[in-house]
Amino acid sequence: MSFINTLNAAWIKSNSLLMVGLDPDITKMPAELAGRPDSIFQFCKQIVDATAPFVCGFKPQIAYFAAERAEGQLEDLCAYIRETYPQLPLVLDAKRGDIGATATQYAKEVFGRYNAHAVTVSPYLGADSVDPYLEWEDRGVIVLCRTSNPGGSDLQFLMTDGVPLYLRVADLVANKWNKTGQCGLVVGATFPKELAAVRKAVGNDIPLLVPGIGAQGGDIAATCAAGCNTQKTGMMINSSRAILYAKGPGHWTEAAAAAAKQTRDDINAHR
Ligand SMILES: O=C(O)c1cc(=O)[nH]c(=O)n1[C@@H]1O[C@H](COP(=O)(O)O)[C@@H](O)[C@H]1O
Repeated sequence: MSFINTLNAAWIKSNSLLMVGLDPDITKMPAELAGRPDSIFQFCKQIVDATAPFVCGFKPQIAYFAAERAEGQLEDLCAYIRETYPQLPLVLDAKRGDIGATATQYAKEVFGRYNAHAVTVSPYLGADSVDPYLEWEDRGVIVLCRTSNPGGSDLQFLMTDGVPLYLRVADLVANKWNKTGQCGLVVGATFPKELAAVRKAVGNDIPLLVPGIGAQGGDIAATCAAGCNTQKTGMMINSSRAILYAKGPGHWTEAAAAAAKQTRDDINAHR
């Protein structure tokens, strides 16, 4: 099934817009996993199993694996998620952007090697840098639009003939690049006004990956009001650190599950 069909079904079936981000920081991982050769895989797998009932998908961040020479563990994790939770979209956060010949290799990596449903990419190099991903016709391509970090304003807020650059990106993706119907946009929860502007510009059907709640302080009520479509879905609202390293009285997997459930419920209360 295509990325968009998988995502639409997951929103309904899970009754959740929460995406759990898998950003395994080895300095923050539980002591009980220390010294295991597969500690990164084990940590993420246990988070996945604990939070799966409360999410519409998972988003591993490739840098946390590559920095530890743990791409093999990322491969195992992606295979585990695809096999065990085939109904949940797997978005690989890689934020790639390069000329077409190199992008072809990146696309093979993310969709072939890791078998992700979707990938995050930068729009900076333009249409021909995104085309190789679109050759994988059933896979999603989620383009950075208004990122959650303050420095995103340096370029994304630049006015181009009276239109801010991030809205140009939204328009390009929705109306030109989306040849497969599998494209999405990244808009940070820390910018609800811009999130509303993007939703208005692209209409109902383009899914938005919305990081920035939790550790980055984005407001859930404002995010839901700004980014939902008319079906009260339309967003993968990502939280990573606030769930992975949640504190609680029981085992760390219970704390993560409780944080995921609470976040899902907060989102549902506001959409
Ligand atoms: O593409 C992303 O996922 C992304 C885009 C963006 O604008 N801001 C952003 O924080 N992210 C990612 O979303 C995750 C946010 O993590 P937390 O701040 O811990 O919830 C990290 O993996 C970031 O790399």
